[in-house]
Parts: sequence; structure tokens; C-alpha cells
Amino acid sequence: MRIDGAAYRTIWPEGDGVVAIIDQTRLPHDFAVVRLTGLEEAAHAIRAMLVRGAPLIGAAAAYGVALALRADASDRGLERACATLLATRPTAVNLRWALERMRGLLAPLPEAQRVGAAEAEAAAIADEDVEINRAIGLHGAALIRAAAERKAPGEPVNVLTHCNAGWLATVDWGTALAPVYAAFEQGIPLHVWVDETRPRNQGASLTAWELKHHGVPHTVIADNVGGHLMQHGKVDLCIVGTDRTTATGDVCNKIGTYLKALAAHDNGVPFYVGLPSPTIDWTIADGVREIPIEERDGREVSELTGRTADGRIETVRVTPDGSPVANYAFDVTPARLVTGLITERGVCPATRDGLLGLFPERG
Ligand SMILES: CSC[C@@H](O)[C@@H](O)C(=O)COP(=O)(O)O
Repeated sequence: MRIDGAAYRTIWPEGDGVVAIIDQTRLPHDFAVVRLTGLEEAAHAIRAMLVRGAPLIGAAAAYGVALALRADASDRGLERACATLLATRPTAVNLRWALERMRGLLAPLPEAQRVGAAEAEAAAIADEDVEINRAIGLHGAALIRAAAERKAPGEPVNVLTHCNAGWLATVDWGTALAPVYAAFEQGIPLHVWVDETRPRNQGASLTAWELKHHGVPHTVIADNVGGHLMQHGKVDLCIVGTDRTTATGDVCNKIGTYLKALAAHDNGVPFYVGLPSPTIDWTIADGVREIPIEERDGREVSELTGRTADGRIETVRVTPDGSPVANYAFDVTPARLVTGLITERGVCPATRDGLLGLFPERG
């Protein structure tokens, strides 16, 4: 994607054991590039959410392994790197997927070959993510085009999205937003309702920033507005991302996604999920019971951070001192509420048969 005319990915190697990332904790107010040089820095970047979003977490972990091996390419070094990175965040399965892929490739190799192979594999994971998301964009844009054809000529298609599943959440393009970018580039009139996505505000801070830079018409709304908009016919379709999808089509995404799916179901609004195949956890069938839900620091709920009128970044408390706080970061939307999964191989029903129809090699 482009920022002020320059093309960027969210993560890129700079050579000599340096991997650059965009520090997403500083957006939308500051665009800052941070350089990672070792395992602990990579783990911190994922844990503290300088990089976030399921596909980007996977790519960052892969680069983290490559950085770690420069310091210690032994079997112990490889195991330590994988264990440290796996412990950073529990919900996005892309993390486990990327680490298993790295370990599977690297463990049989002699130590002397591991760094080069790890760097090449991390780059391959990043490149594949870009191509997967480009394909999701084209399949999803067809859905937006179909919605446009049901409207008066020139009237925008209203898409509602939750959290940030745009290019910042991936290496490029995004998952839920890839169809939006593809449709926008095809000249389909559209407008995006952006859920603010408390507590960390990935919608208000990141999705709005992305869409604004790309020139896509959008409006930020408080998290509880979606149901009202749907009741009044102001949402044509919802598209969200996912951190882990079961083999049966249950979808785990940012907290609040489930409530949007319920509102969409009640109002007959199609609810789609942008889904790169590394986000499918083929080992599980029941999302509510089996997907680990991250619980984060309560200060993300009890405090708010933003820019003051004179340009300072400040954090303020919004709850009474002493009130207990709970901070569940994800929820599960059962497959029955999902209209379709938009994958790199096409759109399918959120069912085991639907997924196996597109990925028969998993049968
Ligand atoms: C393409 S990203 C899909 C999901 O990872 C995204 O919707 C999301 O929930 C991100 O959560 P985050 O906690 O910001 O990592």
C-alpha cells in the first residue's frame, strides 16, 4: 500500500540481521519505523502489538526465528526461538502455523545453512501472504459488485467492518479490507462503516488511517452503532477478518464481532469473513470450546490514549479508581451466523464441506 506516495509493506528485511516494521502502537498520530535485530525484540513487537493482526503476527514470528538463529543456530536455539515466539499471543493460529513451518524446514538442516534458509522462508511467507490477500480481494470484490448491482446506479455499497483486518494486519492488502480496496480500484462506489473497536481502537486508529490514506470513503462509528444502522438499511454487507477459523467454519475475531454477526443475522445483512488459509485451524471443530481467548491488561479498558489539541500523546483513566476490569480480546462467531468465507481460492459456505470443497487436500 502507499503512504504519502511511497509503497510500503508492514514488515520488510533490511539485510544484515535487521527487520523493519511499522510501529502500529503509534498510529494514527505518528508513522514510525522500528528496526528489530533479535529474538527478544521480535517477541516484544508481537506481544506489545507493535505488529498485530493474524497474518502479520505469523510473518513477524517467521522473521523472528531468522533473527534468533543469527545469534544461536543450534537445535536449542531453534527450539528456544519457537517457544518464545509461540508464547507471545494465544489466539491467532497463524503464529503456530508459521512457527511449525519454520521448524519443519529448519530442524533437518545443518546449523550453517539455517540462517539463510530461515531468511528465505520468512520472505516466502511474507510474499505468499501478499498473493493470498490479493486473491481474497478479487473474490470479495465480486460480492461488493453484486451488492452494487442491487442498488440504484452510483449509490455506494455500505460495508461494515470491525477491528483492523486491512493491510496493517497483514503484510499487504489485508483480508477483510482487500475486497474493499479491490472494489474501490474497480471503480465500484462504496463507503465503509468503521467500528471503533474498543478497547484498543484498531478501527478508529488503524482502519480509518488506512482508508483515509487510500482515499476510500468511510465513517468511524462507536462499537454499538452497527445494529441501529442495519435496522435502517444502512449496511449492505459486513466483512470482517479472523484470527482462527475452525475446520467447521466457526470464526474467532476481535471482541465484538459476534454481536455484529447477531445483528446482521437478525436484519438479513450478509456477514462475510475474509480468510487466508493459514488462519484455518484444521485440528479443531468447536470454536467456542476450543479456541483460546486472549485476556489482556485491564488498563486497555480502564484507560484511553489519544492526542491532545497541542499535539501531546496522553493517557487518561475512564473508570473509577478501584473498579475491577475484564479485558477479553476475542470472541467466536458460530458458523451458522456466517454467510460465507472469502478465501484465496474463492468464497465458500462456513461449513466443513464448504472448506473442504476449496481445500480438498485437507480431507
Ligand atoms: C487480517 S487480520 C484478522 C484479525 O487478526 C483482526 O480482525 C483482529 O482481530 C486483530 O486483532 P489484534 O488484537 O489487533 O491482533
